[in-house]
Amino acid sequence: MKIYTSVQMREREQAAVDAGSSFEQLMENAGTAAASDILQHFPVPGRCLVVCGKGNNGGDGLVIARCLHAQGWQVDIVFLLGEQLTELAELNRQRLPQSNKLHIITMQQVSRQQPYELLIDGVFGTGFSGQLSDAVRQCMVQLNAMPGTRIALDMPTGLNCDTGQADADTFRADISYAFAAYKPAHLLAQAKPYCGQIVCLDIGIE
Ligand SMILES: NC(=O)C1=CN([C@@H]2O[C@H](COP(=O)(O)OP(=O)(O)OC[C@H]3O[C@@H](n4cnc5c(N)ncnc54)[C@H](O)[C@@H]3O)[C@@H](O)[C@H]2O)[C@@H](O)CC1
Ligand SMILES: [K+]
Repeated sequence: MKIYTSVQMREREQAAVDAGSSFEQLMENAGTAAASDILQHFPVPGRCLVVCGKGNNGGDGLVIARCLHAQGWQVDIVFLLGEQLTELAELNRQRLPQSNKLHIITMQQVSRQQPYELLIDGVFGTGFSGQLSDAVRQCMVQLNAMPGTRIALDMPTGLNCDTGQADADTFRADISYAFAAYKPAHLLAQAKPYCGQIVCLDIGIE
């Protein structure tokens, strides 16, 4: 079992790029690996909400949004922290299709939608430290109260991947996809209620 801290993840990511991969490819690998596992468990297209932050965790979410849409899912996307994204996340935003089955909405609009089968958290991953802002905390409270299967990308938002320190309103995932390796927090007893089932996915990083 591989366990990498956030710093080790960045080092391993750089090593994969030095060996011939690219940051873009690693994000694509992460998103498509998660989407493929999701589609195995949920083969019938339904409705999915993807909540993205500004970082690469959100970029993974955007790859998944594209993959699920391509398989017939109705996808709603929220940019919780505004639309000034990292370069890679922006690239994947531009790859989203124009479609009446894919909408950019706000969290205020979410409550007015029909229920979602899947709620995907791409707000913060290994880049998170410190405290949740009020806006993110409110969003997590809302998501945690909604019906549907909750899926965390890499880490549930609110959980520090290195220390396991968790905000009381951390996203409560049913499934967490750990990209490339488990992070220290995935293995701590205190983090269990937030991570749900943890699935480690190969994304082309040693
Ligand atoms: N490192 C790797 O090898 C890979 C990373 N990927 C994804 O990228 C994620 C990491 O992406 P990023 O480094 O862009 O970071 P995140 O997307 O986790 O977070 C975004 C940014 O939020 C800011 N932030 C941190 N704490 C905050 C707080 N308390 N309040 C407000 N803002 C805060 C930081 O500036 C951080 O860069 C991983 O979890 C994973 O999902 C994958 O796409 C592919 C491979
Ligand atoms: K997340």
